[in-house]
Amino acid sequence: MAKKTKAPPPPPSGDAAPLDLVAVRTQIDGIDRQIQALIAERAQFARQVGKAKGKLAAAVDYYRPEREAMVLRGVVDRNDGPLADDVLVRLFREIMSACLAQQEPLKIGYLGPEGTFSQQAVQKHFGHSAKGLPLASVEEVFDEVAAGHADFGVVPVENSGQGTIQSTLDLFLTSPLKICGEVELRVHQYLLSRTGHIEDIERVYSHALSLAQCRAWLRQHVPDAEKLPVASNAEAARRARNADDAAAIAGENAAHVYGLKIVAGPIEDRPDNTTRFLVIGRSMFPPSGNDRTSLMVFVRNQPGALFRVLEPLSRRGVSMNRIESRPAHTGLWQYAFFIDVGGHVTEAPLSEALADLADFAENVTVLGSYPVAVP
Ligand SMILES: O=C(O)C(=O)C[C@]1(C(=O)O)C=C[C@@H](O)C=C1
Repeated sequence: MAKKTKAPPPPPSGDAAPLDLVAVRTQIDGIDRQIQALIAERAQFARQVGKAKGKLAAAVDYYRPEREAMVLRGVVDRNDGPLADDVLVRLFREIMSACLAQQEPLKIGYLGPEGTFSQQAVQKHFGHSAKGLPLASVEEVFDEVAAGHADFGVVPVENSGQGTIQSTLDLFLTSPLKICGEVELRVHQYLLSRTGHIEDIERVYSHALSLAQCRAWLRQHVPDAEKLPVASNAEAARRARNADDAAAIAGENAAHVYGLKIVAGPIEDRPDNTTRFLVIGRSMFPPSGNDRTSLMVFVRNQPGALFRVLEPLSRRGVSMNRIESRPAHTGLWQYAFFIDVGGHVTEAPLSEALADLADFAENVTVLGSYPVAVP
């Protein structure tokens, strides 16, 4: 696709000439008026699309993740700068979020309390017009979505440095829910405390995964402090708020939410630290043109079983991103394979590979086909 071929527009004034601030601001005011009028017009059209979908039961019925992914990819393809792709994507997500909320805001369950990275993932994917529903555990997120109290849930599944979050994967073994999307979030960790002084710190609270992401930093800077895992980073911040000798590792957000000072940060050992979240819902959506499918495959415990699962995928030219085996809880030494592949379940070659796979596997569950994360 042709991209980034146009030269960026020239700046409003040369380096040497003094900037006519009043004139430039007049230009900006004019552009803002146009942007505002266009956003209003867009919102009217989105409302029309909503009406065309008929009198539906709830906000969730108006939501079209595949269409949103296409819109955002278009934004990235058209971007000639000077703003970065992820900045423009954020702005357009907010516009769509607001357009959708005209019907009724989506309710999104996440591992709370407020200030967690899960909340950041919700806001990144659904925008600020969606209503976040902080819940006590990832299991509760599954339960509330299944019960229809939340439209979707956002749950962490994988960290670039720590690998799979197996407790999340295991919930799919018994859940009827579907994966409707994925969110990748750069995770920056901060050491937060009430006093802001590192020498006061005798205990550091955080989620076990966050403690692991900062292990080397902690060893170097607070070697004698006790490291205490708790249910979430926000819970850690809540505890740090109550004692001068305690600190929390959490996102920068949590400092504002819980009134803590930043002692140090970012302190994650790997600068590319990224967590992948899944969006879970009650139904599947059509293809977006660049999709991923998550499968859960049960096979009899026999020689060559894994090879026979992967062979049809390879033969049909389906790309595989990830495979993970977990105890299936169906019998001793029985395993389920969690496999992420490229493509949508309704489209070839994946649909053909799955037909082949069904001949051999005891059970193949399509956990979901969903748009590949947009930055
Ligand atoms: O295209 C649609 O189906 C719409 O409802 C419009 C729109 C948008 O603002 O672009 C809004 C919400 C949907 O999730 C997808 C797209």
